[in-house]
Amino acid sequence: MKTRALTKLLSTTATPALLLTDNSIQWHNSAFDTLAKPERQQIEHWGQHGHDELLVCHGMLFERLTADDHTLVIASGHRAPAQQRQLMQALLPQLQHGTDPFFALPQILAELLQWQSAAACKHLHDGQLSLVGHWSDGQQQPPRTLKMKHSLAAPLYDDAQTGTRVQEWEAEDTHDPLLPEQGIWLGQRIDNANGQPIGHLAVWGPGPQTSMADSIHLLQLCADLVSAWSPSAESKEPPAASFIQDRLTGLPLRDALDHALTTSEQHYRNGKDYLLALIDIDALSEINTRLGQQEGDRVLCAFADKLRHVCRPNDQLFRFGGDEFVLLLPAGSHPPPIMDRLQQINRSMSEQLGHPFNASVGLAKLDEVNGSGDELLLLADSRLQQDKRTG
Ligand SMILES: Nc1nc2c(ncn2[C@@H]2O[C@H](COP(=O)(O)OP(=O)(O)OP(=O)(O)O)[C@@H](O)[C@H]2O)c(=O)[nH]1
Repeated sequence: MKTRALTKLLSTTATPALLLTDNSIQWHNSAFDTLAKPERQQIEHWGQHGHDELLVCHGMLFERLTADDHTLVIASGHRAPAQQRQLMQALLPQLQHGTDPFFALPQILAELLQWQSAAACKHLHDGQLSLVGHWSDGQQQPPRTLKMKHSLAAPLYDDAQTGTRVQEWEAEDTHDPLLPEQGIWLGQRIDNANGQPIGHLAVWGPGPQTSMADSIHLLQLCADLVSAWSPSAESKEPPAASFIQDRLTGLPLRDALDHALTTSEQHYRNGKDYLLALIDIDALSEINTRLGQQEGDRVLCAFADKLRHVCRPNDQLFRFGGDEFVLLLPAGSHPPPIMDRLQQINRSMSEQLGHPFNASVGLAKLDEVNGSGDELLLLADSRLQQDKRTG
C-alpha cells in the first residue's frame, strides 16, 4: 500500500482517518484530531485489536482497510458506507498508478451508482471544457473539448454558490452534445483549495437506480477527493495559467516553463525528482506545405488537447516553441508511463487526422543532471534529436 498517496488524499477530508503501521499510529488527519481523547483512543484500540467489523463512534461509522502491515481506519458516515468503501477501493489503485482522477472517476461512479453515463471535465480557458473521462453504456468514450455554453454544467460555473445541480431535461431544452433525448442529470462542481472551479463531475440517464441522495453524497465526496489531490492544495507556486498563454493552443509558454524549472530545482534540493519530456511534432513544415497552414494549426491544437488529457493534476504542459511541447512531471519511485501514452497519442492523432502523424520525444530526469533545469532541457533535447534520427 502506497501510504504517502493515501495520506495525501485523506489529509483534507472532513471525516476522521487514521493510518496504523505494525499496529502503531503512523499518521492521522486533522479531522481525527478534533475528536475527544477517549474517542481517539477507542478508535485506535479498535483499529489495532477490535473484533467487530465496524465501529460506531461519535455518530460515525468506522471501517478498516488492511494491506500488508498497514491498516487504514476511515469514518464513512451512516448513509452509504459500502459505496464509499467501494469507491476508495476502486479509485486508490488507479491514483497510485498515476491515472488522472478525471479519467478514472466516470466509470467508477457510473458502475457504483448505476447511472447510464458519467463524465469528468476540466475547466479550460475561453469557456471551454476538456472532457477527460466519459463513460457511457458500459464503455469509455474518447476525450474531447466541449463548449461550456452548450453544457448543462454551465450554471455550476456561473454561480459560485451552487456546487451541486440536479436537472431533468428534454431534447428541446438543451444543446448538450453528450445527452440523449431526455432524463435526469446530476452535476457537481470541483473547486481547488482556493475555491476556484477546476472542473465538474456529472452523471445522467433515465434516473438513478439507487437513491439520488446517495448519488449526490458520493459525487460531493469525489469532488473533495479530487480537490485534495489537485496540486494547489499544497503548493504555493503560481499556477502556470498566471503566465501569458499561447493564443493557438491555450498552453503556457516558455516563460512559464522557465519558472516551473526554477521551482523544480528548489524541490529537487528537498529530495523531489522530476521527469521532463521534450516533444516535437515530425514534419509539421511538410503538413503546412502540403495541406495548408490551417491544417498545421489544427494539428497543433489537436495534439495539445491530447497531451492535456493525459496530464495528471501535478503534471505541467507547455508550448515550448513552434512545434515543440514540454511535459514536466513529478517523478516518484514509479515513473509515469509517458512513452506508452505518447505512442497512444500518435496512434489516435493518425486516426483523427486521416494522415500519418508522429511526434518524437526526448526524456530526461533531474537527478541525471544534478538538479540543473538548464541541463535537463539540454539532455532531453539531445535525446529528442537521437529519437528523430533513429525514428
Ligand atoms: N501551422 C503552424 N505551423 C507552425 C507554427 N509554429 C511553427 N510552425 C511550423 O513548424 C515547422 C517547424 O519546422 P521544423 O523545426 O523544421 O520541424 P518539422 O518540419 O516538423 O521537421 P522535423 O521536426 O525535423 O520532423 C515550421 O515549418 C514552422 O513554420 C504554428 O503556430 N502553426
